[in-house]
Amino acid sequence: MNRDWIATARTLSEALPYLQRYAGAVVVVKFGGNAMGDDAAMAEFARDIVLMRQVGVNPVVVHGGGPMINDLLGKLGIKSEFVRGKRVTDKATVEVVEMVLSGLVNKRIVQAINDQGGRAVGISGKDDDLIVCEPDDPELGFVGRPVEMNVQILRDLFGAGMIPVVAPVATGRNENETFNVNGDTAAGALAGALKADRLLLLTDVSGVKDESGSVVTQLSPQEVRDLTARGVIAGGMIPKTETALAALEAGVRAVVILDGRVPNACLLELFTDHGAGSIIRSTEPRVKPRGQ
Ligand SMILES: Nc1ncnc2c1ncn2[C@@H]1O[C@H](COP(=O)(O)OP(=O)(O)O)[C@@H](O)[C@H]1O
Ligand SMILES: CC(=O)N[C@@H](CCC(=O)OP(=O)(O)O)C(=O)O
Repeated sequence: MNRDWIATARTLSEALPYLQRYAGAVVVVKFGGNAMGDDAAMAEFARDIVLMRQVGVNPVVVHGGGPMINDLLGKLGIKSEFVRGKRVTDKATVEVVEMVLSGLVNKRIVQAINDQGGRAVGISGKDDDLIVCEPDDPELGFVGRPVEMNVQILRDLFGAGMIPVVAPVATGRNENETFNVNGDTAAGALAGALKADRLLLLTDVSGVKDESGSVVTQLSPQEVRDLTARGVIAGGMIPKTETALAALEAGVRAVVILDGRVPNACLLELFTDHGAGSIIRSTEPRVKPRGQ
């Protein structure tokens, strides 16, 4: 008998307890711009999401698209800078952000999922007032801090067998306001409002690294705070870990930061003994060994 077939059958068999555990679960997946890669990688990600839905998980994809925003801003000659991992966003920038995120990036993911046989629907935080924001910090301009989440639209989409794909662009309390929301922040806010079973933050590193550059496979909120205070967690990792702590506080069971460029990263994390990346959680007992 071919060894590969035997290994495949064993992997499927090993997945049973996880398939049972996650049936009906809500899993919010943040797909970062740096994790997206080429069309083949996008198709592979889409396939994982469709498989999740097929086995009874309710996935919500919240995407980023920072590098794609940078490209268009560059072509338009608009300068852009980041403060603590968030883009300083003036009026011209927020228009480009909405165009790129709600348009190009959102529809690329929707199409990729549908091409794999899923039923994806692309929305932004503006649709049905899904994410209502207040200004995050005057220094950042039109960057939003989510203050109200109306997640019924997501539940309606789950009920209809659809996969929501959410662009992190939000509305405000006043008429005609548009806010740029960091993708991790948006994903965390939605995961918290849904009390999701898992929040997976897909990025371009294999997890949260310590001073020596090794990935820390399990972290408590206090360990995250210590690494941040020591400056080991920096740049784009700051919104991710801040999001993770806020999401746990809001009732998400666990947050995993993992490398979206690894083939089948989501499946590896959810449905195998192996796990992937760095898991951050408060008190939940360890349910499976975590290797690298
Ligand atoms: N302690 C750390 N561990 C891992 N990555 C870190 C750490 N501190 C800073 N980073 C940086 O954070 C980046 C991930 O954030 P970001 O580029 O915003 O990702 P994404 O576009 O996927 O949201 C990594 O590529 C890495 O350069
Ligand atoms: C406020 C803020 O920084 N918004 C982000 C939104 C996109 C994003 O989060 O993209 P990644 O996940 O690919 O980094 C931005 O303007 O780049």
